[in-house]
Amino acid sequence: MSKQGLLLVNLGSPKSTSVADVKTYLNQFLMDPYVIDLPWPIRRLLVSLILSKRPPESAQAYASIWWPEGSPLVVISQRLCDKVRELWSHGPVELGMRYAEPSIEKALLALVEQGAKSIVLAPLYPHFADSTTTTAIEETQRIIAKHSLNIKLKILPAFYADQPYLDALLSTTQPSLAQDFDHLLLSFHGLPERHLRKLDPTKSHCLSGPDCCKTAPQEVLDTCYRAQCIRSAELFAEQAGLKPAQWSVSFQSRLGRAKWIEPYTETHLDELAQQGVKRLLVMSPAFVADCVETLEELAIRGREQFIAAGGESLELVPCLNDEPVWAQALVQLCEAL
Ligand SMILES: C=CC1=C(C)c2cc3[nH]c(cc4nc(cc5[nH]c(cc1n2)c(C)c5CCC(=O)O)C(CCC(=O)O)=C4C)c(C)c3C=C
Ligand SMILES: [Fe+2]
Ligand SMILES: [Fe+2]
Repeated sequence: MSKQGLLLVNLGSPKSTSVADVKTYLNQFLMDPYVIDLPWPIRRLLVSLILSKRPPESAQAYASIWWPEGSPLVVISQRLCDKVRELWSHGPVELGMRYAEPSIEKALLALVEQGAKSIVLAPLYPHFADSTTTTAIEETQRIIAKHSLNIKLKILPAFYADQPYLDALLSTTQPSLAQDFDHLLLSFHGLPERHLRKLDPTKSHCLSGPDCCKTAPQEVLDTCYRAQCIRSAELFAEQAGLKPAQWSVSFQSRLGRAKWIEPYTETHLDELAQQGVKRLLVMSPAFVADCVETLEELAIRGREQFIAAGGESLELVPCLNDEPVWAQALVQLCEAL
C-alpha cells in the first residue's frame, strides 16, 4: 500500500529572543498578505512602522517565556509531532511552521523522501481564518508546485465543533475546572473586523449586531472565525456542565489601530474584576499549544492587570499541548478524512 504522510503545520516563532531575530520573524509574518491584507505598498509602510517600535517589546515578551530548548510553541509542537508519529500507521509524520523554522518546505521534502505518495495537511488551528489556515494551505501548495512534487493533498478542515477536539479539551481542562473558581474566561486570538467582513458570503450578516455570531447560518459559520470561536466555547461550556453566568468569551492580541473583533480581553479582565470575580480561570482554545500569547500576554500581563483591578488570582489553563488524548484526537480527525 502507498504511504500517506501527515504534515502538521503551526504558526512558528522567532529563532531566538534577540531583537534582530524577532524583527526578521515579525517581518516575514506581517508581510504575509493573508495577515495584513492591504495592498503591498501600504502593507510595507505599515509593517515598517510596526517594526520600528515593536521588536524590542516582543523580544522581551519572548524572553520572559522562552525555554532552554527554545520557543514553547515550537518545542511543544515537536513533542506533539513525536507522539502523533507513534500513532499514525499510514506513513511518515513531520512538522512544518508557516514562518521561520522548521519550514513547511523542509517538512514536505522530508515526507516525500520517506516515501509519502499522498499527504494529509493538518493546519493546527481549530478555527478557520485566512491569516492562519489559508496561508498554511497556500504555502504548502506553493512548495508542492515549486518542486513539482507528484503528491495528492488532503486537508483537515477547521475542527472547532468536532467531538474528538472537544473531548480532548474537556479531558485536559478537567483538573483546572475541578478546582474552586468564580469564572472561566475563554480568550481567543483576535482578528481585525475587516477579515470577517471580507469572507462573509452574505456580505451583510457578520458584525450586523451583538448576537450575529450566535444566529449565523451554516454558510456564515463556515468562514466566520468569530462565530466558530463562540460556537466552540458554547459546546465546551455545555459539555463541561458550566452555567451561562460561569463563563464568557473575549478576544486578545490586538495589533495596530484597526478595529478588531470584540470584546477585547484587556477590557473584559477589568470588567470581570469590577463584577466581583476573584478567582479567574483563563483558557485559550484557539491555540492548541501554549505560546507567547498565552504564557506572556495572559499568564503574566493579564494576571497583573486582573489583580491590579481587584481580582485575587488568574490561573492559566494549559493548552492541549502534547497531551496523549490530543495526539489521539488529532489522528482520529485526520483518519476520518
Ligand atoms: C490562533 C490563531 C491565530 C490567529 C487568527 C492570528 C492572527 C493574527 N496574529 C497577528 C499578529 C501576531 N500574532 C502573534 C503571535 C501569535 N499568533 C498566533 C496565532 C494566531 N494569530 C500564535 C500561535 C502566536 C504565537 C507565536 C509564538 O511564537 O509563540 C504575534 C507575535 C508576538 C507579538 O509580537 O505579539 C503577532 C505580531 C495578526 C496581525 C493576526 C491577524 C491579522
Ligand atoms: Fe497572531
Ligand atoms: Fe461573523
